[in-house]
Amino acid sequence: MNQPVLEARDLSKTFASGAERIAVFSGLSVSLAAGQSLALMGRSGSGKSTLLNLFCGLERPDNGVITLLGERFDYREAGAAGQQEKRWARLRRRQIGVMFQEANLMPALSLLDNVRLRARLAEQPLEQCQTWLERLGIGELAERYPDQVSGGQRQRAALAMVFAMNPDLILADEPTGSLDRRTAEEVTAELFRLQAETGVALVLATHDPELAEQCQVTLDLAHGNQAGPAP
Ligand SMILES: Nc1ncnc2c1ncn2[C@@H]1O[C@H](COP(=O)(O)OP(=O)(O)OP(=O)(O)O)[C@@H](O)[C@H]1O
Repeated sequence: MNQPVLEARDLSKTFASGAERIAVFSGLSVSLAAGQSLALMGRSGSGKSTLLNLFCGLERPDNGVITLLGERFDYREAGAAGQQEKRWARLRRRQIGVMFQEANLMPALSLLDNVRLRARLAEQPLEQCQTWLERLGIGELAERYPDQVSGGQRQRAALAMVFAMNPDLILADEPTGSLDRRTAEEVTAELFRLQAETGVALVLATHDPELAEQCQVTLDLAHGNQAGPAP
C-alpha cells in the first residue's frame, strides 16, 4: 500500500484553563491516503480547529506522533522542537493548502495577484494562476480586489489559491460556513470536483452532516477517536 499522506498516532491535546488542564482529545489516531477525504465532525468546542492546527504544525500535541508526507514529527524527541518548526513552515509554504471560513485574501492585492502570491510562495508556475480563476468561474474578476467581489467569489478565489500551490494536503476549516446554503453548495461542489481531479488529500472540519457525508471517512470528535484504513 502507498504511504499515507497524513498519519497521526495517539495524539493528545490539553489546554490550560486557570489552574487546571482541559483535555480536548486523547489517544486520537487517523490515517489519510492521497486522494482521500476526511470530515472532522463534532459540536462547537470539540476540537476540530485544534486538530487542523496540529495537522499543519501551528499547535503542538502533548503526546503522539504525526507523519506528514513521510516527515515524522515527534515532540518527545529531545531538542527537536526548533528544527521541527522549520520543517512545518516549509510544508505549510509548499504542500499544505489551508482554507478558513472567511477567505484569507490580501485586501491590497487583486484576486489574480493573491493567487500569484500563493503560487510563488509554493514555488509553482505563475502562468496557471489565471487558469485556476477561470476553472473556478471567476476569470473575469481577476483584476478586482477582494472587497469588490461577493463572499462566494472570495471563497472561489481562496480555492484557486489553494489549488495553484499544487498541494498534497488541503485543510479546510468550515470553508463555506459564512456563505448562504446555495452558494455554499456551489463552492463545496468545486472543492470536491477539483480534489477528485488533482488527487489531493482533504481534511474538512464541518458542523454540516450533509457536507461530511460527501467525504469518504468521518471522524466524529464527540464519539471516538479512530479513523482511516487499518494500519
Ligand atoms: N489557545 C487556546 N487556549 C485555551 N483553550 C483553547 C485554545 N484553543 C482552543 N481551546 C479550547 O479547546 C477546545 C477546542 O476548541 P476548537 O476551536 O478546536 O473547537 P472546534 O470544534 O473547532 O469549535 P468550533 O466548531 O466552535 O470552531 C475548546 O474548549 C476551546 O475553548
